Amino acid sequence: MAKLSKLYTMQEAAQHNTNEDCWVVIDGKVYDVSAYLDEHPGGDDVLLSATGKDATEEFEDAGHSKSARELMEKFCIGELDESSQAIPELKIVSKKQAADSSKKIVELTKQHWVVPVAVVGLSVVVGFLYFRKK
Ligand code: HEM
Repeated sequence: MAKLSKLYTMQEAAQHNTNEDCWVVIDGKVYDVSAYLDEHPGGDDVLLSATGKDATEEFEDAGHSKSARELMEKFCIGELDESSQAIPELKIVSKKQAADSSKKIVELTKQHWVVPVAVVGLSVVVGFLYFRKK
C-alpha cells in the first residue's frame, strides 16, 4: 500500500523560520531541519533564509552530495500541498499597502493645499490692517 504523507501548505511551512524551529521545502517535500541547523556544513543561516519558499534551486546550486541527499530523508516530515505555492495573504497585504500609500499621498496633497491658502489669507489680513492704519 502506498505510504500516505502529510500535506503542508507553504503558509504553514513558512511559520517555522527560527533557530529553534526551521522547516525547508525542497522539491515538493517538507523537511524539519531544526535539529540539523547547528550541524549543517553550509551553515544555519542558509537554511533559515531558505524558509518560506521553494528552496529547490538553492539546494541544487549548493551541489549536495549523495550522502547529503540520503541524510535529508531523515528530516522529511511530509509533502507540500501544491495548491498552496503562493502565499495569498502576502499579495493581499501588499495590495492593501499600495492602496493605503495612495490614500496617504492624497491626504498629504489635501493638507498641503491648506498651507499656501493660509499664508495668502494671513497676508491679505495683514495688508488690510496695514493700509487701514495709513
Ligand atoms: C534537509 C536539507 C539539507 C541537508 C540534509 C543538507 C546537508 C548538507 C551536507 C551534508 C553538506 C556537506 C556537503 C555535501 O555532502 O553535499 C551541505 C553543504 C551545503 N549546503 Fe546543505 N543541506 C540541506 C539543505 C540545504 C539548503 C536548503 C541549502 C541552501 C539554501 C543548503 C546549502 C548548502 C551549502 C551552500 C553547502 C556548501 C557548504 C560548503 O561547501 O561550504 N543546504 N549540506
